[in-house]
Amino acid sequence: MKIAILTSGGDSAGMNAVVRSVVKAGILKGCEMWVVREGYEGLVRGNSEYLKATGSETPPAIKSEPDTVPGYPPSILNSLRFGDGKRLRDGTGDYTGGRTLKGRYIVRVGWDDVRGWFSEGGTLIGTARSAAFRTPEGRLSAAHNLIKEGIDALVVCGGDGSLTGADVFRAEWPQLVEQLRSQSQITDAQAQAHAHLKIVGLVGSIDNDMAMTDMTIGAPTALHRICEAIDNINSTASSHSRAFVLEVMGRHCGWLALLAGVAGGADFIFIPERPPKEMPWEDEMCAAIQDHRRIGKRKTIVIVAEGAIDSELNPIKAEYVKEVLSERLGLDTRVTTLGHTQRGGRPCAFDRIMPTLQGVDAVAALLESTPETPSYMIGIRENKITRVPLMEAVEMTRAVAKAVAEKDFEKAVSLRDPEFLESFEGFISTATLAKEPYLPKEQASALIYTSSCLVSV
Ligand SMILES: Nc1ncnc2c1ncn2[C@@H]1O[C@H](COP(=O)(O)OP(=O)(O)O)[C@@H](O)[C@H]1O
Ligand SMILES: O=P(O)(O)OC[C@H]1O[C@](O)(COP(=O)(O)O)[C@@H](O)[C@@H]1O
Repeated sequence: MKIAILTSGGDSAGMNAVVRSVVKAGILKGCEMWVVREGYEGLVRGNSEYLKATGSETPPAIKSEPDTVPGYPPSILNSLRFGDGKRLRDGTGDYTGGRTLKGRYIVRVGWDDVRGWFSEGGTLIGTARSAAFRTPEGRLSAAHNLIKEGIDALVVCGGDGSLTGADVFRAEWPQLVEQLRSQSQITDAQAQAHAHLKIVGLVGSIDNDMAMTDMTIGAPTALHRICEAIDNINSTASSHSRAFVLEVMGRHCGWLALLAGVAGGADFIFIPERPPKEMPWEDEMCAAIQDHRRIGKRKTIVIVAEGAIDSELNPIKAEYVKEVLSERLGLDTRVTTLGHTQRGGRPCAFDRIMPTLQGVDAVAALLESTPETPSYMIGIRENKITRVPLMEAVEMTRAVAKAVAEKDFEKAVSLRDPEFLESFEGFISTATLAKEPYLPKEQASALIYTSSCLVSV
């Protein structure tokens, strides 16, 4: 089998571990392994720019290596020795012997090419948001390019958008092949050999916004980064008795903001799935923060997810929250936008282990797949690597966005993993002064006052 892997959408820590794992696992199963550079954009462009520039369809063959190493069958050895370990890594795209990768987006790789990739941040094969792949013409070109290289199977590592794209591509594949055949862009034999596209998805996104998996690749690292940032901010906030409004990523999903609230001890959080119930929400936030200040808290941390909204779907922005805290409560307030520091950098251990295990399973899923089996998304549930139908996971993820758009926030939260609601309740119980149904406000405050020290809630 010839398997190609691409990374798409927003990059995330752990994507390189996926590529490394898929390439190595594939080679050891006797597959020929390829990477597609720059996500779907590379698939759409293929290798025709290279052909135009050099007049050659493929780069000259790589210098042959000795074909015997004790313990390795020659078939594996050939794949192991295919790469030179450098050509994808250096930004110039320099290929062995001065040949260039420029204009070549679909590239065969070997064991050496991905060595040591588990600890590298971002994605070394590049990613993109491709407008062209959203069009039928773009996807036709993508199909043509895959068939030209003889690729049978595709591994896509990306967020919900990328996996939606994968699902669209898979569903359209038979028509695309037929169109290419009827336009004589491919032969009947090619059309027959590529009648089915085997596809598998792995979820690479810091947002942890995909349904039917407990964790997405890159989310744990991003959460660690946010926690470190909160720890750093806590000390300076405490010194000055200031308030800080932290904006964290998450366009449609509040997982990062919520878990950062739990792990970092925020006073108030704003997430898209569960806006403040009271309107105007400014009153609710100010009351909560005033309560905390009243019992002696010197600092205030408010976390705002990038996509936070109120119950009328109006965006809640960090700068506005700052104004409210300054004007209504007189707090000396600063805004910190963590931005792309959350996305880049070295993956934490879990973002090396999980993608490695998922990559191995992705190859197994492709090798076991038949025209009758669905395309799978490899996820993780209760610490076990899982396979779920890609289409179902995509649909369920879309259902959350729909529920939010319809202001059905209970449904939106219920469609997230059970852990989401538990975390929300955990946040309420530990980061805010207990309110009903736990304890009436006065009792809760009294309880805290009677303890020998002031409790930092
Ligand atoms: N409905 C779709 N049809 C075809 N391609 C899509 C679709 N949605 C997303 N894609 C492709 O996936 C890419 C990445 O999606 P995006 O939502 O930007 O990131 P992410 O995968 O991180 O959520 C898009 O730029 C586009 O090429
Ligand atoms: O800077 P970019 O690439 O435009 O992306 C910003 C977005 O990417 C993310 O980090 C990840 O989102 P995706 O998983 O959809 O790519 C979002 O949290 C953020 O809104």
